[in-house]
Amino acid sequence: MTTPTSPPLAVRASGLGRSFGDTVAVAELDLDVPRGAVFGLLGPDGAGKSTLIRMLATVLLPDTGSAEVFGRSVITERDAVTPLIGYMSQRFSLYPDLSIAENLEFFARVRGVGRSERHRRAASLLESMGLAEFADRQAQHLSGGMKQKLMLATTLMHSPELLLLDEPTTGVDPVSRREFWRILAGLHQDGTTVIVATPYMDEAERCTQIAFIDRGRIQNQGTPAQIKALVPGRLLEVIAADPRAALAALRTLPEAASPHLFGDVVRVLWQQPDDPAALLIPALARAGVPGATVRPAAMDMESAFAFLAESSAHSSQSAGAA
Ligand SMILES: Nc1ncnc2c1ncn2[C@@H]1O[C@H](COP(=O)(O)OP(=O)(O)OP(=O)(O)O)[C@@H](O)[C@H]1O
Repeated sequence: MTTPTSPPLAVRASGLGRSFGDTVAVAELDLDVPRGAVFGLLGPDGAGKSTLIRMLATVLLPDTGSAEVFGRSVITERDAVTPLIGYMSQRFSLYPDLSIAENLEFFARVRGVGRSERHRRAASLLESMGLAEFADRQAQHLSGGMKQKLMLATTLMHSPELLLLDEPTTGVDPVSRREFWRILAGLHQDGTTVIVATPYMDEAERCTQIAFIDRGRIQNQGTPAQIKALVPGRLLEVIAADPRAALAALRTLPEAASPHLFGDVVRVLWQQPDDPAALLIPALARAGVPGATVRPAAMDMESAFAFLAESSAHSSQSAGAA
């Protein structure tokens, strides 16, 4: 029940599960997504993000549990759910020989959008996405970034209240990704709820909430700040003339957790009470990386993700060994 202190939910899933043969893709997952959220799904490849999104999009039936979108069941009320959602799958494709305007027209017709509303909506989306001057260009002649924007526009033609986006910007250049997220920010401001699976940590930072999924389960959930605060210890940057050699050396040091390259420095998590420089600099010199320096860095999502993925993998190994 909704109370004045609990915002109404866009999505509620309870015990939701789906297997493919022996592979458990989503495992009795519980999920609440507040209305108006930009909710990011993060997790390693094969974690179950696409399967979860497909079930919420009513294109895949769960084996167990239930899920509701704005209170309507994705299992027993699919016809009521589909008008409420816009789903952009990883395999979403446009008609290459149709123009931008014709693609919008086609997808809106399929969704049953009336003629005058189709024209009004197409004009407004083309304008807001900076596609108006290309309306007559065939989809096959668009850049990757423009194609993604057009796919999003077709998904929005029937004015869905919930957008389900499965890695919508994978393979798109950074400028187009930023532009795509500017559009999402506008939709968020207008009250649209967005659930987006993303492999990009800068995109995760832009979400109002994120869930870290592994092996079909939500391992952690919260705001980006809350997720970063889960990581114990401090984040350090190691600056060395040869960052790759420094990375290789740091990987052999148990005290330096989750080492990864960040630009031309190596970031590590430091969970020890001792002074990191006193241990790291001599250890790097012994490994053939002399003259390194160490400085503190603000915790970032990339490091938090690396830490959560490693701890999730360790806990599954210990569970398997038990
Ligand atoms: N149609 C299918 N048939 C068989 N196995 C499947 C099918 N769909 C997904 N799986 C398996 O279920 C697991 C979860 O896959 P899913 O695609 O949901 O993960 P994901 O987190 O979206 O990863 P990715 O980003 O790599 O797509 C994987 O082991 C995958 O191989």
